[in-house]
Amino acid sequence: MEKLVVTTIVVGVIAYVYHQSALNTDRGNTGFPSKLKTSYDYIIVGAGSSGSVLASRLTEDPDNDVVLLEAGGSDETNPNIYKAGAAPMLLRSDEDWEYYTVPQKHACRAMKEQRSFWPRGRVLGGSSSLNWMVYIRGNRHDYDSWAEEGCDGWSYKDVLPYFMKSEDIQIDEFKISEYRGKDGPLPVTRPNVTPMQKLYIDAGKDLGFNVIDCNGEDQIGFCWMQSTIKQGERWSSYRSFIKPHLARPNLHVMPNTFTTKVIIKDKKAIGVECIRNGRKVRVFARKEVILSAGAVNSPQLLMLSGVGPKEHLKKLGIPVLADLPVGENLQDHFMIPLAFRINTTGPITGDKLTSMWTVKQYEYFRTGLWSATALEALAFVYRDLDKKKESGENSDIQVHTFSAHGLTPPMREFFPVNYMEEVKDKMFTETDDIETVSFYPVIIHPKSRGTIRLRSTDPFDYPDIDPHYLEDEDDVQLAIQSIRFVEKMVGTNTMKSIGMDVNNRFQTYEFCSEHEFRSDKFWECYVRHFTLTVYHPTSTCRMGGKDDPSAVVDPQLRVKGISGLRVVDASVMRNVPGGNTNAPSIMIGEKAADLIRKS
Ligand SMILES: Cc1cc2nc3c(=O)[nH]c(=O)nc-3n(C[C@H](O)[C@H](O)[C@H](O)COP(=O)(O)OP(=O)(O)OC[C@H]3O[C@@H](n4cnc5c(N)ncnc54)[C@H](O)[C@@H]3O)c2cc1C
Repeated sequence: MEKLVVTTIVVGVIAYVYHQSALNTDRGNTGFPSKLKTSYDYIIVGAGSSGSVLASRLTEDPDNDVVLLEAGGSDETNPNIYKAGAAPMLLRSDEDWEYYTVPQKHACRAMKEQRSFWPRGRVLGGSSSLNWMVYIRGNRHDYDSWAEEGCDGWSYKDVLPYFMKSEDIQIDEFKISEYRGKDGPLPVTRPNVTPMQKLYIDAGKDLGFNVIDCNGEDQIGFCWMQSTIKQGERWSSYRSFIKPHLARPNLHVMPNTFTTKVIIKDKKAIGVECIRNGRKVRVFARKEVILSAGAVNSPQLLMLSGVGPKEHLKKLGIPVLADLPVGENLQDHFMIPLAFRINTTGPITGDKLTSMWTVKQYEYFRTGLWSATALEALAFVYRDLDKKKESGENSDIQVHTFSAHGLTPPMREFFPVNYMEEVKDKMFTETDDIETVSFYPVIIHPKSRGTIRLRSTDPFDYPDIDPHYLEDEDDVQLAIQSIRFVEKMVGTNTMKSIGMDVNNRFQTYEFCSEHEFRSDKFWECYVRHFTLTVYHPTSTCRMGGKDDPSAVVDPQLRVKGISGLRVVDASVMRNVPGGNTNAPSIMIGEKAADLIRKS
């Protein structure tokens, strides 16, 4: 007996030491230069998904001298940034800009003042330090249509090498795929934390769909989740691309530096003004100023600097240097939450998350429920639900599956969605003995278009964000169709075997009880109440050809009419791609670095 105890302890210690050495304890040097120089070759504003990649790639060339200015602080202050399963706890943290849209006329009726809550990362890594780490590139047809609409050099064939360049694919079966990259700094893995994951995939098979790599040859079908998580930790763009290179003498990373304006002289960007340590400073660019401040702040900065729609700028008294449709064409994915009761104990619960075993499992081994989010599988389908696979067409609907029992009272404040208190009172009433999972169908090519507008000339004043959710009737019809697809999933033998039933009524359905349950009218009402952002705003500094009146930047990402100024982030996307937007933002950073180095 004594021998057994000793052996167990020895094995335990060896296992612990082995796992600790395998963990990513080296998170890089956090020493940043204390002083800004007067000038650099390139000034990049925003250390988010795109800006981090761009700064990293540009400084591979020792002749390029780059400063990366970031309004937010270190990504090491808040431990929830690295802890993959803690992603929801970052919303409304100090690292979140915490935006709200203006009241929505046609949507968000379950939300206070009909405003949608828009978190964005304000920290090194930007939104890639706050996001849910889903790695999806979008459909090949998205990029082909960008090229067809005048964005030369942005077809799928053109952008695929840049997706691959970033990637360090860690999923064995994809390592030989011609679509996946092996030598990049960004790890992509397949997380699996609950037994539910396999059931979603089985439901897809029941419906006759293929199980595929959603970042591979074809997107239509069901796939296991792919994430920028390694050994239970988040790999933001900053962590992957910048941290290993902080010692480069030609790279200055400047957190807590808030850019207020681009300095433009004789139609040429020559530098930026920013606030650092409470003081206003000016930094000059010998070659270019590059805005990577994201789809909300890049247009804001351009407009503050005199680049934007003439009438809007005039109204605010800002001298117009270039009359461009900055802040127009705002696109965002929206999704509909659909919860279902099940009769197994598979999903994540509050009790499981806080149990000593789960906590220690993560602490020692970076495994278990905290090692990933509850997003475990995805489906991409057509609006015509009977179509299984057809070449030459883009997907219409993406379904995220979420394996968490999220409707108990303790979860009430866990996902800040700006719901009205009376909505929360109805929602968070489930008891622990009833388990739930959720499906979130996403409309991935919405037709409604919104705007970002300045509220004032004060750079600290948040801009007005108006996504115009559900303004286009087709978005509503497609959302209803996406719910019909979820009903089909729920009706599969696999889902029925765990007790799912489309006819189960949730408390939130009472908000639309004037309509016949599950009728089109009922779902339309539900969609207009529970319109959730997927946090994917894009296209507010839209890319396009020379004569395209909707374009702010050309296909080299240069701001039209102003030299020495580019935009490199999600705001340049011609249209929002059919999938999550972090991987495409990283791809944009990769491609921009090549465009700049070759110019
Ligand atoms: C909560 C959440 C969950 C998400 N989940 C996913 C997901 O699972 N998968 C996925 O693919 N996508 C997801 N996304 C979306 C994805 O993360 C973004 O599309 C992507 O990060 C955008 O990259 P970006 O470079 O355009 O902007 P960002 O990454 O937001 O970077 C902009 C940077 O600029 C800085 N900045 C802004 N203004 C200034 C200024 N004036 N001065 C200095 N710095 C400034 C910001 O602080 C920020 O660091 C999510 C986003 C959020 C917010």
